[in-house]
Amino acid sequence: MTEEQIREKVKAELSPKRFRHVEGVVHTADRLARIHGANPDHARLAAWIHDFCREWPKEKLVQMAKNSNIHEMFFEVTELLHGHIAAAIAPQEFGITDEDVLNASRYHTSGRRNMSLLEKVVYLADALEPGREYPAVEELRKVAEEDLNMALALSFDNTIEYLIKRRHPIFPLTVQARNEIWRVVKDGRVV
Ligand SMILES: Nc1ncnc2c1ncn2[C@@H]1O[C@H](COP(=O)(O)OP(=O)(O)O)[C@@H](O)[C@H]1O
Repeated sequence: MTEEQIREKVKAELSPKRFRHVEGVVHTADRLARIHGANPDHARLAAWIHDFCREWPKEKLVQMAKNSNIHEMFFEVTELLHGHIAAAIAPQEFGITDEDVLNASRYHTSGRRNMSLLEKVVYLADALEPGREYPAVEELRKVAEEDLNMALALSFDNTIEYLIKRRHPIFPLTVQARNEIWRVVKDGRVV
């Protein structure tokens, strides 16, 4: 499928507001990929598909997850399932089979340890696209242009603080990802 065909298919699946968000993520993912040396074509593809299933009913996502070999840990927080289901159906729906692209969709909401460059780009693009509005977002946008790992560490902290304030569960992969990336940032290591 061409990128334009994927765009039209995604557009048909989402509310106008959510589709504008996706367009923002595509734009930001493309830009961050170019700055940091990731593949911009792959970044845009992952960004196009990441929220394809975002408006599906929870019951449908859970049912599909049960049929798709998705680890039951991801059922703990059902808001995390849509990226995994999008990745599971992407080969058939869009002809996308690149594992890195599919993982960027799978982990775009939670993050995980040892994220690839592409996964980091798409995670941050989702958090920082022009339609996002929260107190730290302007500062995070600036940091993301210069230091992807620092932006990721700050973004995990921001999400975790947000979830704690709302008495919401924190997905364990996010805590693991947060602990690891701060170690990387403090050691000055490049991963
Ligand atoms: N790491 C996490 N652990 C648990 N819940 C989370 C986590 N990240 C996000 N959520 C929940 O998922 C919801 C959707 O998050 P959001 O970042 O808007 O995802 P997306 O861009 O994939 O739609 C949030 O409102 C929050 O309730």
